[in-house]
Amino acid sequence: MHVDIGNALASEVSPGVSRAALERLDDQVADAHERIERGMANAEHGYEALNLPERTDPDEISAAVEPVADSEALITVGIGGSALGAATITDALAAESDTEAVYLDNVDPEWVSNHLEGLPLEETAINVVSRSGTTAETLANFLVVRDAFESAGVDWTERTIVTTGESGPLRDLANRHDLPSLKVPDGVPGRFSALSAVGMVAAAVCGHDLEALLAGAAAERETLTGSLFDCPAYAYGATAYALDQRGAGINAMVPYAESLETFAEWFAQLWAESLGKDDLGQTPVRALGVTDQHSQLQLYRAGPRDKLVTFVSPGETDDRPIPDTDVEDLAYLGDATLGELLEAEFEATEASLAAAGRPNVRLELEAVDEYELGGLLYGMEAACVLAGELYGVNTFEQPAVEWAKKATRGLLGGGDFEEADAVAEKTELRVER
Ligand SMILES: O=P(O)(O)OC[C@H]1O[C@](O)(CO)[C@@H](O)[C@@H]1O
Repeated sequence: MHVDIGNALASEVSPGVSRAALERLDDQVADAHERIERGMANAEHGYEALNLPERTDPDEISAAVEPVADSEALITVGIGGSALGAATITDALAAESDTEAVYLDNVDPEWVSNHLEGLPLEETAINVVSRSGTTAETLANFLVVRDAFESAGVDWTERTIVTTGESGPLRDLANRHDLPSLKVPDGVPGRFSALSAVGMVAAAVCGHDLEALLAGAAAERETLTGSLFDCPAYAYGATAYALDQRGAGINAMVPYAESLETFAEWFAQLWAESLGKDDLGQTPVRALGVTDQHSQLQLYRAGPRDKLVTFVSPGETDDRPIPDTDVEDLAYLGDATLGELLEAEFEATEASLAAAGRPNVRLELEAVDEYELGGLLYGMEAACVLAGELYGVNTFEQPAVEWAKKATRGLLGGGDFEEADAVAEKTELRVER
């Protein structure tokens, strides 16, 4: 991926970061890079994620999915990093696959039922993913999916792949039913695991090129030098951090391609769960170009000066001509294509924010293909690791999510948790119709 931070400079926008400030920050980037390199060399927890391009074995993944490769449909049962990385890849590349990829990463009963009712279960693979193997939503959805297969007379054990840790309920299930299973790599938090079996089993079932994904990630790995001026990932991580330090506490991720909409969701978990600690962190907003020009651009351009807008330019895409029209005011469209309209809107919106002095950064892909996607995923992960070093937070843990899990378990009779008691003590001020 390429990064253009020109519209983040203090000479152009406010809040902005001056070149001099970036040069001073580059000393911290160099120190952070040494820490990152040491962590990678020692396969330390979290930093190990940046070793995945050489750690992940695509042949092992392809072999595990062979019994269900090219299934008509695939249900991935997981949540957070155990679903979003895979969904980013298969949604981005969906046009290249004949497999319908469905992700059950919520326990909304109507939504789950609607998804299951529409699938040809006898031609559907089940991809269950959970690093801990104990995530309530994933286990609940797996039990529902298994029951649906059994009720339809389809042998789920013939169509299920499990990706989980060394131990836990899912590992036990895989062993008990001799299911094809893969291991979540040690030292890789879920939100950093897209380039492991966690994110790539779904891609393999859908027939995507795992080697190209890893090659793109490996190429991005090679750009990790000690300077933000030489490394796109560090340029992005350092600039986003510097802008947050100057008041841009919100980061709107705006890919200009429907195929990258899920990428914005994946980025939101990566950025929020890694950096949101010790009252620090930059709030990710999931958005989509051109669509959100007609919903959020007003706020981005004329609201509080508290946002960075990150544009993702998808590069080369298929195109479609706009037919000629006799509507005089729209005649200019008849000489263009939809792709040219999208590109013009992207450049116009980017310039619109700059003209209003609003910080924005451009991430550029050559195209939305496996190689570029691997580079984008890896680049954002490296950017996040760098930002975590600059913030001085523990990038790789997420202790704040545990309170609600305990409260949920207590509310469902899964044990005595003071968190569940606190739920009953809610202060109310109801305003009823
Ligand atoms: O892969 P698991 O263990 O099911 O966890 C799923 C997700 O839940 C979290 O632990 C947060 O609750 C994320 O960090 C993780 O990606």
